[in-house]
Amino acid sequence: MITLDLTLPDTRYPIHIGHGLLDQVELILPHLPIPQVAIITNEVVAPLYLQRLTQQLEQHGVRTIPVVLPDGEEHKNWQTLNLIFDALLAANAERKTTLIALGGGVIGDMTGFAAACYQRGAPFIQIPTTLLAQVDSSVGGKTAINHPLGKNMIGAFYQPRLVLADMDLLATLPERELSAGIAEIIKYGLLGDIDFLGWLEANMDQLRARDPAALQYAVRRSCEMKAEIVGQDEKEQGVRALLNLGHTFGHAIEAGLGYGQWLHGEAVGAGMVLAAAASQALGWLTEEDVARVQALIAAAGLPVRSPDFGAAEWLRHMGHDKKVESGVIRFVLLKKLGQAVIQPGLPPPLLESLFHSQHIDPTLALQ
Ligand SMILES: NC(=O)c1ccc[n+]([C@@H]2O[C@H](COP(=O)([O-])OP(=O)(O)OC[C@H]3O[C@@H](n4cnc5c(N)ncnc54)[C@H](O)[C@@H]3O)[C@@H](O)[C@H]2O)c1
Ligand SMILES: O=C(O)C(=O)C[C@@H](O)[C@H](O)[C@H](O)COP(=O)(O)O
Ligand SMILES: [Zn+2]
Repeated sequence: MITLDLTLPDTRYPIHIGHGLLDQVELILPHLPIPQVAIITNEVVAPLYLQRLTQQLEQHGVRTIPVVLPDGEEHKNWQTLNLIFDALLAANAERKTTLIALGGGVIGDMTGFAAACYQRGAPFIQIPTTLLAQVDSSVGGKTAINHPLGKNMIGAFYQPRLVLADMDLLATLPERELSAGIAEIIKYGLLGDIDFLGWLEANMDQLRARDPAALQYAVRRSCEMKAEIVGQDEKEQGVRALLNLGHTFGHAIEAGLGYGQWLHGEAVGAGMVLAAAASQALGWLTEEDVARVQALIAAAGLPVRSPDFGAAEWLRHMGHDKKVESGVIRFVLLKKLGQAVIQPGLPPPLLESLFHSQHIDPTLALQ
């Protein structure tokens, strides 16, 4: 097991990465203020892993409240969040009852938000079960639900007390979800580590074949980078915004197509191609650089061309980005491969040509 540490001004917590961790309940017990937890999960993950976790906790005298939610991004909303509160109240959960997120990023984001709100703040633990959640969403304390008009628009910064990433749980993950997780891993290489980008190019086949050593290195390097960035800027006042590479475009794709049509990682993958193309238009990247980005994203099994919304619709969706300041969209672009920067605003003709370029798929036009 590898343990990383995320240190913030008000708290610090361990990120354990390894094999067989779901059965090591002794890693969880010291983080529970009272022997009472609510395990928030969904209809897909519950049959796979809920009983194993519940049994072990109960064997150690911990009372467990299971909360099984509907599965999918389309359920990351107020209605589902309320199901968590309904279940907590019905079971008399207390302020010191720990909420454990057992699932992917959707469960993690909703559980964290519920924990931030329940009795004005209950303890919370992340047990990420997707690659995406292990490399990104379980770390750093961004929690949220979606609004039909914009992704993750309602939420809070609220940190977990522990992240337990058991890589064995990835064995049951569908291939499409594995690729979605690789999108966020590629993001780290592009935004800040050119050597890691090279490693990803050399090891993509092993990653997709779930080679344990390759997966463990990718999860570890991603969490190291995320912990370092979040440690410098918990509330996204500066450098943390770089973790949004590909997301201004990607979130527009998710909301524009309807949540759940494209996976978050798929939208981020295509969004990173658009970010690279915009960087080329500014003279920062070469055509070869953009081709390299596109090839790596394609090699991960991700879409490289975005849907055709037309420039006006793109701008409407991107206008709900959380990085917008005084009406100006702040894009995360690439000064060079391995170095992301914030670019406040882009000339309308540049955006217009981007949204009519080869990086848009006209067969994915909305009716
Ligand atoms: N908070 C953050 O910093 C952050 C970072 C990145 C993404 N996100 C959010 O995370 C979400 C995407 O997360 P995701 O990709 O994990 O999607 P997800 O949570 O929807 O999980 C993907 C699918 O895999 C299933 N699943 C989960 N674990 C499984 C397992 N071990 N075996 C088999 N199936 C399993 C889920 O039930 C679901 O159907 C988005 O809502 C995104 O906005 C948040
Ligand atoms: O942790 C961050 O900061 C990120 O931006 C990570 C992203 O991968 C993640 O999708 C995040 O939820 C997007 O942030 P948002 O503030 O645009 O919702
Ligand atoms: Zn993301």
